[in-house]
Amino acid sequence: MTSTVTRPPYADVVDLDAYPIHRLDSDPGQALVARCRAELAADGVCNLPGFLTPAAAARMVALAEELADRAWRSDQTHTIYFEPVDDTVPAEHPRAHTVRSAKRGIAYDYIPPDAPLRRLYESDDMTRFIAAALGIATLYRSADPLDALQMTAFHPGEELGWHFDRSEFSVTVMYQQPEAGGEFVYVPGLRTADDPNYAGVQAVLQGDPSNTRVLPSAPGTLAFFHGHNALHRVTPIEGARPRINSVLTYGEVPDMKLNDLTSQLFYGRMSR
Ligand SMILES: O=C(O)CCC(=O)C(=O)O
Ligand SMILES: [Fe+2]
Repeated sequence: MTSTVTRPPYADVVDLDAYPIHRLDSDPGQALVARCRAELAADGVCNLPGFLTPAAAARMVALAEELADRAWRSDQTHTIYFEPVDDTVPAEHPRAHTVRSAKRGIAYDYIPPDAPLRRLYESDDMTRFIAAALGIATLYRSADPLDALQMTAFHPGEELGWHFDRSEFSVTVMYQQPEAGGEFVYVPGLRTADDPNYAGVQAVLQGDPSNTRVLPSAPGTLAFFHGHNALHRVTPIEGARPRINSVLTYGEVPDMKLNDLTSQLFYGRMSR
């Protein structure tokens, strides 16, 4: 049998020796998928340090700096569920608790087609790898022209307040960490589909650190997590250097798009 070895369009972006996402059916590819599933099952998070090459991470930092004046600054107060405040419950109840999120979003359509992360995100190999790691038969990239793959910069004092994601899972790639702060802190499996665990959630919101964990996020780390059931936050950035990362958006149904309200909030415009 002959095999044609073609270089994937993201060969310079991913450390393919450590993370052979281009050969998922090989033994090392299967071992990678098994490792991801085991980590997710144990911790609700899978963390892959050194997934990106240092050059790719550095290029994304430079791009974020070049695109800084196109970034949309949002600074808002919201509940941890992204739902309106429930005024029928006591003030200390999680459904009445509000937090602050402040960040700068660079939309997908501003990221040039040859950017390392675009070449990776737009490859079917990456989509298949994420699906396999999450144990989902078929995943689709988001169809949103602004949100499918974005970059976020968090400047000094900016943060993401405690929240549960609306989506089932999230995929992030870190490019640059701040000097201090800007930590991804999470509590795995704090609620389930059947049990909102308000008492447990309230304890975390009131500062109980006993179940919180910090995700190590060196530049180049790919992480995916069950953000729907893990309460999580990004602590305020300290020092002058911004925290820069991307969120890669996938769904179990095709043609996924943000609604106009969310699009306006995170990017300052609608895509249609
Ligand atoms: O920036 C991060 O590390 C997490 C982002 C996040 O939680 C979100 O976008 O919902
Ligand atoms: Fe989140």
